[in-house]
Amino acid sequence: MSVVNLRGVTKRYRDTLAVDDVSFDLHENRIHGLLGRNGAGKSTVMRMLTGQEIPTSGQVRVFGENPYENAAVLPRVCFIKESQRYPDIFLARHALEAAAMVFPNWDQDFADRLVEEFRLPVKRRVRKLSRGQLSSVGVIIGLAARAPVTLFDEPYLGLDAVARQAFYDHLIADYGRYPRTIVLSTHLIDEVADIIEDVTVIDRGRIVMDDSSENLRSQAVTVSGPTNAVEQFADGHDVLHREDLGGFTRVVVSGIPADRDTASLQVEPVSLQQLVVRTTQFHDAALAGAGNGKGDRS
Ligand SMILES: Nc1ncnc2c1ncn2[C@@H]1O[C@H](COP(=O)(O)OP(=O)(O)OP(=O)(O)O)[C@@H](O)[C@H]1O
Repeated sequence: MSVVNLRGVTKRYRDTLAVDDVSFDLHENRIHGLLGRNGAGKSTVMRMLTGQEIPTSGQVRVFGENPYENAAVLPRVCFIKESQRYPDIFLARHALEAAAMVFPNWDQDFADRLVEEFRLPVKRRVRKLSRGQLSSVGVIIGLAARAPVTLFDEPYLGLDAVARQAFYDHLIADYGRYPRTIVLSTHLIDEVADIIEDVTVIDRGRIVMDDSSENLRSQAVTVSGPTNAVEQFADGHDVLHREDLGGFTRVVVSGIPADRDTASLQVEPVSLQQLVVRTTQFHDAALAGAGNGKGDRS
C-alpha cells in the first residue's frame, strides 16, 4: 500500500522548473532513498509532500489527503532538514520539547538515550551548537518522533562517521520494531545502500529511476574484457557508461541480469552508487544530445 502519491507534480519558481511532471509513490513501511545531484529537485519534492510548498500543478496526496495546512496529516509527518531554523532563545532541549508536543508517537526514553549517545548539550542555545550537534538535534527528533512518514533531507551531513553510523544503526533497529515509511535524501549513497529498500532518483526535476533496490541491482552489470566481446555482449542494451583502454573495454549496461555469465568476459554487479551516477550521466547525455540540455530549467 502506498502512503504518499505524487501525480504529474510540477513546481516552478519564476523561470526555474524545479520539479517537472513527477509521479511516484512511497510505499508503507519501507525505507526509500530519494537521490539525485545538487539542484535536482529533491528538497522541493519533500517540501511539497510535507505541506510546506504548493505544487504549481499536479496532485500530492499523503494518507490520501492534500497535506497543505492539513491538521489530520501533518502530525503524522516528520520532516528533518539540515536548514531547520529555531527561535534564537531556544536551548537544544526546547527543540526536543517542542517536537514531543507535536508528534503523538514521541518516545521520551528513546530521545533521552539518543541525547546521551550523541552527546548533545541540551542546555546550550541552539544557535551556539556546532554543525554536528545541530545535526544531532534533527536526527534525535526524526527518530524519537516515530512519525508514520519520516523524511530526512541530508540532516546528518554535519555528523562525524561514528555518529552517522550510530544514526543508521538506530534507524534500522527502531524501524524493525516500529515499521514506518522513511525517506532518506543523501549524497552518501554508499553509506545507505544497504538500508534503502526503494530508490527514486530525480534529475533536473524529472524521475530517472524508481524501483526497489533489489530490482535495480539485478538489472545492471559491469562487463569488462576484449572490446569486441564486450560490444557483442552489450548489443541492444543501454550502455550507461563506457571506458576503453587499448583493446580492453569496460561498460556499465542496464537490462542484463547480474547472473548472466560468459567465459571471456568479467561480469560484476554494479553498486547502487555507480548505478545512480551512471544512469544520471546517461540521461544527461541523452538530454544534451536531444538539444534539451538545461532547457527552461534555469
Ligand atoms: N524558493 C526557491 N526559489 C527559486 N528557486 C528555487 C527555490 N527552491 C529551489 N529552487 C531551485 O529549484 C531547483 C531544485 O532545488 P532543490 O533544493 O529541490 O534541489 P535538491 O535536489 O534538494 O538539491 P541539493 O542536493 O543541492 O540540496 C534548484 O535549481 C534550485 O535553485
